[in-house]
Amino acid sequence: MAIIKVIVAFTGICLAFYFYSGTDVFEDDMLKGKKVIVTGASSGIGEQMAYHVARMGSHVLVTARTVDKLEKVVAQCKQLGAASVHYIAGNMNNMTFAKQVVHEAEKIFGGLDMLILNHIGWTYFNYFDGNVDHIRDLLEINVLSYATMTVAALPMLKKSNGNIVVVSSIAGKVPSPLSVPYSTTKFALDGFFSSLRIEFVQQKIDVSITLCVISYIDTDSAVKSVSGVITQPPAPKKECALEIIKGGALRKREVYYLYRAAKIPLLIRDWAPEFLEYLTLKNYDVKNLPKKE
Ligand SMILES: NC(=O)C1=CN([C@@H]2O[C@H](COP(=O)(O)OP(=O)(O)OC[C@H]3O[C@@H](n4cnc5c(N)ncnc54)[C@H](OP(=O)(O)O)[C@@H]3O)[C@@H](O)[C@H]2O)C=CC1
Ligand SMILES: C[C@H](CCC(=O)NCCS(=O)(=O)O)[C@H]1CC[C@H]2[C@@H]3C(=O)C[C@@H]4C[C@H](O)CC[C@]4(C)[C@H]3CC[C@]12C
Repeated sequence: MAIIKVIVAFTGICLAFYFYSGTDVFEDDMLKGKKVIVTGASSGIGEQMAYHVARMGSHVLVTARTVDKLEKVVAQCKQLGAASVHYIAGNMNNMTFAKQVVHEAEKIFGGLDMLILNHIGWTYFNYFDGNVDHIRDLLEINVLSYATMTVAALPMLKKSNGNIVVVSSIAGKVPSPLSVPYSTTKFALDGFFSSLRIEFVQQKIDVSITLCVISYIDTDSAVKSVSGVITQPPAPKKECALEIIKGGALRKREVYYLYRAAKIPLLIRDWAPEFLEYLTLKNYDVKNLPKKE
C-alpha cells in the first residue's frame, strides 16, 4: 500500500512539474496596448498591479470604493506611461455596480483583454464568531461579484482570447485558523473558476483563467490585521503584483507566490492532514490575538 502511495505521489509531482514548469518567458510588451480592468486597485496588491500594467503601456480601468485614492492611482498610472487610464468608484457588494465596471470598460476601450479580480471585503482575523451573515456578505463581495464580472466580460474576452486573473490565497487551498469567513470565500473561488476553466476547454473557449495562490504580503491592511500573530515576515507587494501579472499574461492555470514554508502544506495537505495541522499551528502566536468584545 505504501509503495503505491509513493508511486502515485511521484507521478503526481512529475505531472505537476510538466504542467506547471512552463518554459514561457514573459516580456513587458506582452501587455502594451492591452485593455485591462484591475479591481481593488486603490491600495495594496491591486494598486501595484495597476502600476505594473501602466508601466507596460496598457489601457487601464481601475476600480474600488475610495475616490481620492483612485485619483492618486490614476495620476501615478499616467506618470508610469499607461496608454490610457480611467477609474470608476463603487461597492462590489452591489452586482449592478460589478456589471457597470465591465460596461464602462466596453464604453471606454471598445473591448477587454485582461480582467484582474482582486478586491476583498472587510473581515476580521480572529476565531470564527458564529456570524453567518458576515460570511454571506463576504461571499457577495469576494465571490459573487467576481462571477458577475466574469459573466459580463466573457463576450469581450472571447473576442480577444483574453485572460481572467483571480487573486486568491493559500487560505483558499489549505485550511487555517482565524480566517474562517475569508477562507470560505477563497475556497469558493477555486471551485468556481477551476470548474469554469474545464468547461472552457470542453467548449473550446480560448479564455485563460489564472488562479493566484498567495501567502502573507506586506500590504497595510494585512499587516494591520495580522502582525504579531503571524510569525513569518510578509513578502513584498510590488513583486507579488508583478508575478500575478506575468502569470496572467502567460495564461498560467495557477500562480504560486508563497513564502518557502507555505509550499509544504500544498504537498502534504492530502497525505498527512494531521501533520499539516501541527505545522500550521506552529506558525501562530495566538497570545497576541486581540480579545474579541
Ligand atoms: N495581503 C496579503 O497578505 C494577501 C492578500 N491576498 C489577496 O490579495 C488581494 C488584495 O489584498 P490586499 O492588497 O492585501 O488588500 P487591500 O486591503 O490592500 O486592498 C483591498 C482593495 O479592495 C478594495 N475594496 C475593499 N472593499 C471593497 C468593496 N466592498 N467593494 C469594492 N472594493 C473594495 C479596497 O479599496 P476601497 O477601500 O477604496 O474600496 C482596496 O483597493 C485580495 O484578494 C486578498 O485576498 C492573498 C494572500 C495574502
Ligand atoms: C484579514 C485580512 C483581510 C483584511 C481586510 O479586511 N481587508 C480589507 C480592508 S478594507 O475593507 O478596510 O479595505 C486578510 C487578507 C489577506 C489574508 C492573509 C492571506 O490571505 C495569506 C495568509 C492565509 C492563511 O491561511 C492565514 C494567514 C494569511 C496571512 C491571511 C491572514 C488574513 C489576511 C491578511
